[in-house]
Amino acid sequence: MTAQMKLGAFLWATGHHIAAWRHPKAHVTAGIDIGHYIQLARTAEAAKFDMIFCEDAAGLREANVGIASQTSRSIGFEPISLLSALAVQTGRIGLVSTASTSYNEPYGLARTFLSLDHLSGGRAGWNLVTSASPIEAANFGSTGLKPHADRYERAREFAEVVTGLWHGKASGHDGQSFSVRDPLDLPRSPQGAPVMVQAGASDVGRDLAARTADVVFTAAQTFEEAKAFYDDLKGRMAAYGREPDDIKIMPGVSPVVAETEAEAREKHEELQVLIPDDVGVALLSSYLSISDLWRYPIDGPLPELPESEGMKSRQALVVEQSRRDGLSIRQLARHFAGARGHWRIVGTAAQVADELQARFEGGAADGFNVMPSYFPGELDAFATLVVPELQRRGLFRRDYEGRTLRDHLGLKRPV
Ligand SMILES: Cc1cc2nc3c(=O)[nH]c(=O)nc-3n(C[C@H](O)[C@H](O)[C@H](O)COP(=O)(O)O)c2cc1C
Repeated sequence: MTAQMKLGAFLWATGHHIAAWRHPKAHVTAGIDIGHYIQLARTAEAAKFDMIFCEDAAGLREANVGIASQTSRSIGFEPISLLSALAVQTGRIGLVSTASTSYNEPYGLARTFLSLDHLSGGRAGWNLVTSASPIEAANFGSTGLKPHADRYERAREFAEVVTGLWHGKASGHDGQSFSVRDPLDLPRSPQGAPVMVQAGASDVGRDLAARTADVVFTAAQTFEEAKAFYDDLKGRMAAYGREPDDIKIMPGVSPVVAETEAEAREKHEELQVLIPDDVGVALLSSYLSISDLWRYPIDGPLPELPESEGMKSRQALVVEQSRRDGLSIRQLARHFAGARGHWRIVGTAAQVADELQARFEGGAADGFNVMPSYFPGELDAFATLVVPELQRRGLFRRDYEGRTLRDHLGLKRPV
């Protein structure tokens, strides 16, 4: 049998395009409409996606981006509560939520995810993030973001404690940042342990993933970037006694798909013209960790920047693209605002499938985290146009092979 790719459905309120909330078909209060999420979850499950994926930040997203976009984009359910509701509305699809190691304690987090895992019959996953926004820090009694290295050191110990608890370790943990005496008040997970996802791409982020992750979510614009990341990460695993196949690398992709290429281009342009320049520049500033980008001429090049203490990997991606394509601030802002730094494909189902197939078979991805531009329209388009095309090519399942998220992803059950 041909190897098959893994697919995540990354859900987010009105959609992943920064101007999705301004689209004529937008459902502006989608973020707090459980009916909306149930519909999306059912669409993704009917299309046999491996998992639903939710991002998170304990604070307002992109605070400078303008109040209107904040309210429609960042007001929404806390994701683990949302996934608990979706667990009883679905039967097979995996349920992955982001949660931060900087603003939680391992005992509580291990317990919450193991609980979601039990109530969904072994379908839960935790996307470990270290958080990179000073806005969240201010909500947790801190005046600023802790240094990148410190956040990752805490994350390493945090992950160790959580996996220890999931594996039923009874002995206490007394470490640098955490002290935990008892095991959890829950039995072992139906899938051995919830799935560990990781989304940090700096050197130390990749090491943490190589050591602990089952799935890695990442952002790459070009085939070469995706391939380099893939080879580097898989190459780091042997040092931790792991096989390359023990991690599934799933870059984000934001397709705009239609019956004809012209129609897809039209749909894409319809969204692009809705991005106000100040919103695009504010989002770009947050990726670059620079507060005064607006001072520079918008049609000029990026200024020289100090290295970020926030998202090092996203800053590098933007700088690399600006050098490679000689883009102005306005062009970069529009480019990155569209898919929030992720890969975009605009075209027919066959064209989208060609691109995904090339990265999958070229050894640059084990699957993709699909980030529809707006909901429900673009998830529906992917499910009805692209998924059948991938199935015809033997590149994606026609039905679930097992019951747990580990089964779907083809991951070993931890002993
Ligand atoms: C693809 C991707 C997705 C991420 N998703 C989130 C998220 O949902 N919430 C969050 O707080 N941080 C998120 N992060 C931030 C990371 O956890 C991390 O704090 C940040 O990327 C800095 O680490 P790095 O330099 O290793 O990438 C994400 C990072 C990447 C690369």
